[in-house]
Amino acid sequence: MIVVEDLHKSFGDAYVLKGISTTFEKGKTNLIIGQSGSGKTVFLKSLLGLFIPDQGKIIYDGKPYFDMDDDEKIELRQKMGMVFQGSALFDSMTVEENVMFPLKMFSKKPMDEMRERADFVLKRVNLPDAHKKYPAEISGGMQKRVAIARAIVNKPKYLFCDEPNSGLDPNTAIIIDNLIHEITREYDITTIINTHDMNSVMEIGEKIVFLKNGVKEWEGTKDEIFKTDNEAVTNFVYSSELFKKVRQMYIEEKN
Ligand SMILES: Nc1ncnc2c1ncn2[C@@H]1O[C@H](COP(=O)(O)OP(=O)(O)OP(=O)(O)O)[C@@H](O)[C@H]1O
Repeated sequence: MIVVEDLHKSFGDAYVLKGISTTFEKGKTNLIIGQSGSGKTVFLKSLLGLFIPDQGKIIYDGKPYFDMDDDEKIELRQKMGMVFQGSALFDSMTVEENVMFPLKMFSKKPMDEMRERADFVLKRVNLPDAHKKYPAEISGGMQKRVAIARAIVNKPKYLFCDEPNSGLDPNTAIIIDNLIHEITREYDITTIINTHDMNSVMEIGEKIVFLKNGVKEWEGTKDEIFKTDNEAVTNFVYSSELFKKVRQMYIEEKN
């Protein structure tokens, strides 16, 4: 679980995060949504320890980041998995080498154990036969699966995903969303996903945090987002005619 208390972050005169407080529970897919420039990436990078907040607390399973010594911060970093936008695989490495990379960086396990673990996670993301292929030889959806396998190979407690569906067709995007959701539950991970994809919100939004101009404007579940009267949320989420109709039908069905 990650608890955020009154988080502030500025860059010079640009006041980006203006006192965000929220909780991300483990075993759940937590989504951060909001317009371009609302502060989602700065928030995610702050949770990853890549930006140091000016004020506020981030508490990882009971331990505030600022109370950790250097060794504890290194240990925390090793418990974090990351799926970057566009997969960010190493082109010159095979799929198996990509997945083994964090193990080689952070563990002193013998080679055959590392291979075994890479094999296990590749099977878990339904890629049993791609070990010796290079990223350029597989599809975008498969690359995303490799990125997920690499992110979970070190058994992370926290999984951060930045726009995991960018560049994928809608069907593949839903498969990837569901894979992240299943893995989150199965391994009891605290997963936080930065997304623009409204399908993801409706499919896997167990907790949704809506940012507007660096402030948490709204938070709730995918069911609550259908019912909310918050105008900023409805204008953002239901900007298309299709989503407006879906919302109307949902409300009528529930009444
Ligand atoms: N390193 C930085 N230095 C200065 N300003 C920054 C830095 N990173 C982000 N910002 C500013 O913070 C604001 C929020 O940016 P951020 O990237 O978090 O938005 P976002 O919600 O993730 O947008 P998008 O959906 O387009 O990725 C922007 O005005 C941006 O210019």
